[in-house]
Amino acid sequence: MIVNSDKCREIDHYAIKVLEIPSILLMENAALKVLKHIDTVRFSKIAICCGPGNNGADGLAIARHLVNLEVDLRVYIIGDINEDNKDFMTYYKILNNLKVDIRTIETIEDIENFEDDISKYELIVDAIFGTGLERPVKGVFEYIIDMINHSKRKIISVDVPSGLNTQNGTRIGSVIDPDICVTFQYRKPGMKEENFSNIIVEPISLPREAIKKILG
Ligand SMILES: NC(=O)C1=CN([C@@H]2O[C@H](COP(=O)(O)OP(=O)(O)OC[C@H]3O[C@@H](n4cnc5c(N)ncnc54)[C@H](O)[C@@H]3O)[C@@H](O)[C@H]2O)[C@@H](O)CC1
Ligand SMILES: [K+]
Repeated sequence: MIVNSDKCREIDHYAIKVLEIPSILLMENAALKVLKHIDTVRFSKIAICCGPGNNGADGLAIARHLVNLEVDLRVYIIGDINEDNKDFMTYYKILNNLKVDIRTIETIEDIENFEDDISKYELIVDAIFGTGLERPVKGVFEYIIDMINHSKRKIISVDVPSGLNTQNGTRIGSVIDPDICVTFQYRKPGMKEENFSNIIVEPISLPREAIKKILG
């Protein structure tokens, strides 16, 4: 089953608003399903790159679990922190309280350090964009995505390889080329079976009731 980003949003919305499932509960499920595919014995130096939305919040949720493991962890937040995103802010506060190494990437010099810095990590978690990407990435996001792709690090994408347009499956501009992508609940456009063997579909407890209601 392939579900585009408009339908994903409608299903999320129905589950959260009508069935009253707290979105942070879905995020915790999402984080644990990505962690299932991270071997922290093999990869003990991990950098998580978070965008400004719920995909980024998933990345922060993953960080919250990794803090309890023997992992050299750094979190990068790219773009302005949106204080209105309550789930993002919940995780952001927890990670600050736990004194996690969090760096924000806003200016050109932040980007210069980034390329050097990520070469020290073994695994990059791509939580920059998910199904909310609305236009080809530009500026800081484009630089960061290109640097991650050129970093020769192992890359795992959260839900969507950042930069892929999951409304129509197009790959215009820079797109993360991950070793694996753990996508939530169903494949999205641009993730067809035949050309993406590195996609792993993991349910995150979105109820069948919500999926049936929206997809019929
Ligand atoms: N809603 C929910 O309850 C859940 C959402 N989930 C996560 O939420 C993701 C979708 O989150 P969002 O809808 O917040 O969007 P994203 O986190 O994919 O994108 C972040 C924000 O970036 C901005 N943006 C879009 N295109 C851009 C561009 N080209 N350059 C710069 N900024 C751009 C938009 O304002 C967008 O809201 C899913 O992919 C999944 O990872 C999961 O946690 C499952 C539960
Ligand atoms: K992503």
